[in-house]
Amino acid sequence: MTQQPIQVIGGGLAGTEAAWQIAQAGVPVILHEMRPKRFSPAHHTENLAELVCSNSFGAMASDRAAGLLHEELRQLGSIIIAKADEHAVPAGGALAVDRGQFGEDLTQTLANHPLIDFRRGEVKEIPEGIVVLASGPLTSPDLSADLQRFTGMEYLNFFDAASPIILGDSINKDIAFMASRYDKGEAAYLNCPMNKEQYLHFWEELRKAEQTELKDFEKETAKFFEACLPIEEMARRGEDTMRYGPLKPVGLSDPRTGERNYAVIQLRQEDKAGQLWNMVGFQTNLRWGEQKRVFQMIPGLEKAEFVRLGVMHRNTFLNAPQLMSASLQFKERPTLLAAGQLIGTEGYTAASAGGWLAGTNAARLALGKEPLILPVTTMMGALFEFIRSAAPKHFQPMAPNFGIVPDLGVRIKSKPEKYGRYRDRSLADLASWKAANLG
Ligand SMILES: Cc1cc2nc3c(=O)[nH]c(=O)nc-3n(C[C@H](O)[C@H](O)[C@H](O)COP(=O)(O)OP(=O)(O)OC[C@H]3O[C@@H](n4cnc5c(N)ncnc54)[C@H](O)[C@@H]3O)c2cc1C
Repeated sequence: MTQQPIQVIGGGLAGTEAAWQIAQAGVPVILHEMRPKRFSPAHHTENLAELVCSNSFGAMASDRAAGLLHEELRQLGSIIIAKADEHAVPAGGALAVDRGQFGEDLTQTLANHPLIDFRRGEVKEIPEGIVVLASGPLTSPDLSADLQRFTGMEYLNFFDAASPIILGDSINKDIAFMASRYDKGEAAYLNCPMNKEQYLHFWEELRKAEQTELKDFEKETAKFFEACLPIEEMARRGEDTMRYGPLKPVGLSDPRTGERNYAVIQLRQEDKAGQLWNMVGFQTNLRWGEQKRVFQMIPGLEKAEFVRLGVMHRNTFLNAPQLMSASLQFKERPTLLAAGQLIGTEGYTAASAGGWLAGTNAARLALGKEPLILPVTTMMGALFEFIRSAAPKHFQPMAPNFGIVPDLGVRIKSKPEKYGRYRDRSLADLASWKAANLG
């Protein structure tokens, strides 16, 4: 029997994972990616699975929410996590990657798979057949309009921002020192220290700095994603807000004095060669000239050369709990599945997890098998169960908050010693679920 290929729309984190899972199940798949013919406002390369902002997938340890999800994805054969492991760069306890190598490797690997037909081009309408929608929070306008027609629903939205990247050679290493907070893992971060006077001056200038104007329709709905606030918005919330956020000095002592500084800005390595450094937590919507002016006030960054400046975007997503089931199929059309941030699962790891489930289920439909739902005790299961049942209550203002850290994750994260048993149970449940469902 010749099998109609499944179509995956969007080669981001979710679509790349979905296409891989479909092909690995022995089913042909067409992967559509509009780049480089058309770029979203946040993407810059032609690569599959481009990381638009930070190069980190979050904490690595499996007693942390993100780390447990990584481990589950590893056990399920996720291509995204396998390649993240392969291209990891030092990040003091976090799973961070060399984004260039990571994206290039995934692009090559998928393009070389005999069952993946990789097509560069925009899809403007939802196709017939078995389809996985994975076009992300910045879905192209035509496809967005078609989705709106199909669902009969307005999109939900929030703002998300990306932080600048700096050339390593332009950072003054007589001032910036290498260390990881609480000496966790290797000394992986460059730390720019500030005394009180420098901090207050920086705080004043940041609040005064000019921002890029939001469009009128955006002003009305300007909600930020609380886990990724622009640095200037944080500065506006109070004198010390940044010192309890990205500029916190705890767990770091300045080798020149042996003392803790008043505030510290951290830079995380971006590439294996250590030539590029990302300003951790410095997502921003300041005008580009203003970013250079204000960020060069940071000790050690006086001569910083910026290879990428920060940007802010309006992210949109569908109201998944109303439209879909926990197998990630649309209730109105079970051959249509969706994953990633298009349905509100914010964050690289969560988007990949959705891609795994949607891809696996799309392949099962093609093979005449029942779609799967994950056990709720696993992090992945908690994530989708949360969307399906608990979400309506939490969904409206800030859907993505639950995507990254569902309830189970919050508990594990806050008290690993007490809730470590959830991790053990999660992994044990996943193993028996795998044996029962995936053979
Ligand atoms: C500005 C910004 C900053 C962010 N910062 C972070 C961060 O620091 N850490 C984090 O974990 N998450 C961050 N996120 C969220 C993260 O980007 C997403 O969770 C993740 O990338 C979502 O994966 P995805 O596959 O759903 O979408 P994407 O990665 O966006 O992939 C969607 C793909 O679909 C393609 N596409 C869109 N429309 C079409 C079409 N019609 N036809 C064909 N192809 C199409 C796009 O080109 C893109 O490649 C950020 C998002 C934004 C916008």
